[in-house]
Amino acid sequence: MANRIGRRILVMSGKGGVGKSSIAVNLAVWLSGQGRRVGLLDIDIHGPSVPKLLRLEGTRLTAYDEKIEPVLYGDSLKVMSIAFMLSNPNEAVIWRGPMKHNMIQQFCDGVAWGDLDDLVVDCPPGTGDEALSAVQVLGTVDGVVIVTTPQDLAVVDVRKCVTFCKQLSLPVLGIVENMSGFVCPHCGKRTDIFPGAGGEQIAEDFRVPFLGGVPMDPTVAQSGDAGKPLITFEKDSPTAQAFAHVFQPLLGEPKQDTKQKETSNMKIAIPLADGKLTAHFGHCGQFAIVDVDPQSKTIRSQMVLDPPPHEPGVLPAWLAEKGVSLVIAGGMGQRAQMLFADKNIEVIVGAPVDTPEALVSDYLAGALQTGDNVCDH
Ligand SMILES: Nc1ncnc2c1ncn2[C@@H]1O[C@H](COP(=O)(O)OP(=O)(O)OP(=O)(O)O)[C@@H](O)[C@H]1O
Repeated sequence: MANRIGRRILVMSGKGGVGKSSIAVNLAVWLSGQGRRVGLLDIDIHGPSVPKLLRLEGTRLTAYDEKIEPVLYGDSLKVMSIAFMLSNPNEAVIWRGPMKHNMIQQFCDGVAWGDLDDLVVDCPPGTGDEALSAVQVLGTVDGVVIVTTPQDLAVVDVRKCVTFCKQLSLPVLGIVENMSGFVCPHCGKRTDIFPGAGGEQIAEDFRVPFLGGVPMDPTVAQSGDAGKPLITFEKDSPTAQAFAHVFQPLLGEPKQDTKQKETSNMKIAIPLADGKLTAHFGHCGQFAIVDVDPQSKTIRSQMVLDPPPHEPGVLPAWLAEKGVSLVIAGGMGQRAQMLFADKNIEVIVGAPVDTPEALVSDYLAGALQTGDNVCDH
């Protein structure tokens, strides 16, 4: 029977040890507790912790009709992890890229998931090959949950995750701030351990939703060690409630980036030569900046500006300053696209040579035709 999977939700983090697996496991168990048919896929090849967190270590896999049967946790949660494939759980996985890709492919396509409402994927930390393989193999990703801790240093890692998602057009469902302050088990007083802007500020800066915080709580680690997710293990505790609060928005339709929700005002920039879009973004003489109302799908005004001298990073900063949130371009190099993503400016490449009015009208009508990224050098 072919797998039919409703939503594929990736749980990512910019670096290791921030509680990504704990969030993924509790999310899957919580969704399952809401009556949904859920699968939990652990592709953290170098540190698969899902079996331990659910006390499923040592489970032997079975196969039927050339498909691997997922392991059942409770009545209905279906689980698959690289750890089930290792004869020795202490074994280090030393595989080259293609082997990892094949393994992830096997997990996604070769597992008899059946009908699922949600597949929660616990990714390896970082934005490297494994995460990329997961996205490629899954085909469709309905949303990404990014887990971080509150300190300033984490901003860099979150930026990488958000940039990764934007480059691959993956909707960011939101940021979770784990280990968000320590609540004293004796007096209940909350102490912030990490100085820094915090997940909420980071989410605002990157214009993605903030899902909420989960405090640093020794029972999270204890429940993990006991193989019982906190969300059911101590379901009335403030920390379990914090988990539920974070997960609640993920129950319905995936949240869109807040940037996409800002619909009352939008500025679109188009690199110009002779009054029309130029394919050579890096050498354009002028920019059209078109102010639109996306709700009524109308152009409010348009101006043409001379950009500052072209240096890496200058144009994204200049356009961000002008309030631009979308660039429609012909060709643009990867590096420039990264720099725009850093400024939360979306880029559409491969647009045809045409006037700004025509391009923006097509964009607003959902009819903008794009081809190849013509000068991706
Ligand atoms: N909110 C929390 N309070 C206390 N301990 C926590 C919390 N969240 C996670 N932990 C503990 O931190 C450790 C790392 O958590 P976890 O394995 O979920 O992180 P990870 O980001 O998936 O790590 P990895 O990089 O290994 O994939 C575990 O021992 C876990 O029990």
